[in-house]
Amino acid sequence: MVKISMGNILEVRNLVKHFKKVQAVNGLSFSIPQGICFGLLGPNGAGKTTTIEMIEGITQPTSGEIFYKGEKHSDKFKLEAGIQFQSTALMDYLTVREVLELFASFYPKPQPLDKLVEQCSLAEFLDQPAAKLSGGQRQRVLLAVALVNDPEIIFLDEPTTGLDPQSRRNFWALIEAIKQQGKTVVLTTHYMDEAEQLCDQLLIVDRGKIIAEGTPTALLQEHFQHVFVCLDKQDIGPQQLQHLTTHTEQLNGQVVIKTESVENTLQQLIAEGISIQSLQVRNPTLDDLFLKLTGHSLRE
Ligand SMILES: Nc1ncnc2c1ncn2[C@@H]1O[C@H](COP(=O)(O)OP(=O)(O)OP(=O)(O)O)[C@@H](O)[C@H]1O
Repeated sequence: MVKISMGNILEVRNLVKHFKKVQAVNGLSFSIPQGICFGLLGPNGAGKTTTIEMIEGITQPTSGEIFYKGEKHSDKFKLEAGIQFQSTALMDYLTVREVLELFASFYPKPQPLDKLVEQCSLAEFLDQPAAKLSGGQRQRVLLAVALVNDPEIIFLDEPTTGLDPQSRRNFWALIEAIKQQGKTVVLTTHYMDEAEQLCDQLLIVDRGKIIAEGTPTALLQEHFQHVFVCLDKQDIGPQQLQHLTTHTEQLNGQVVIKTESVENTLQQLIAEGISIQSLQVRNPTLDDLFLKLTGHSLRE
């Protein structure tokens, strides 16, 4: 008998998926507490989608176990989970209202249409052909489809990829509202600002294995004791750069100085006669963490 912690809605044990030549997922174990936004992050090909699809029951694991509310192969899961798909072919033929009515007909207790329309801000294009929508509108419809059964746990696989900044922020507000209702959200994303904004806990994977896990704040504290002091490259001559005792690197036209003491660095810069006109000080972000852990940026 496997012991499952009470507060976890989902537990994954030693999950493995091998395709013919590829070991996509290599023994992942993690748990997701009820009511949080859980972020699954990793570079391209890390195994995120494969992991999510095994949990959703779309892909059969090679080995490992998945427990939903403590039960394996739970019948409840199908009724209580909402999945936001990347697209649905039905959208090519139906209006938004028809898409929602069709999906609602699959469940015994669907949410009322008005509630979905309000929740996902669909009123202005409810009777339009779904094929004619903008990217942001389309994502809202796909979110509404995922919410049709009033799910307890909702899976969003890169929901804002390709959206403009304003649509992304609007979408974040919808996800925040879903979290407020106490629902558990499982999110994969390529955007670190999105993870920082929405996720309570992160699991970072690479080559099918966990490379870090924790809250965004704890992960940043664990991996960074320094801040970054940034200057325009043209403000520092090569000689002056050599004289600096702190660790420096050059990135996107900037000299980036890693330091545990901004004060000492400032004193050094001034002593070297370096102009601090362009100086910026910034804290490490999840992007920096990702670069440190995987050797490449998430957006590469
Ligand atoms: N059906 C399949 N057949 C063979 N290999 C597959 C299949 N699906 C995924 N893979 C491989 O498994 C690995 C993990 O893929 P997966 O799509 O899970 O990664 P991901 O982290 O979601 O990547 P991305 O961020 O690019 O979506 C990749 O090497 C991929 O090529």
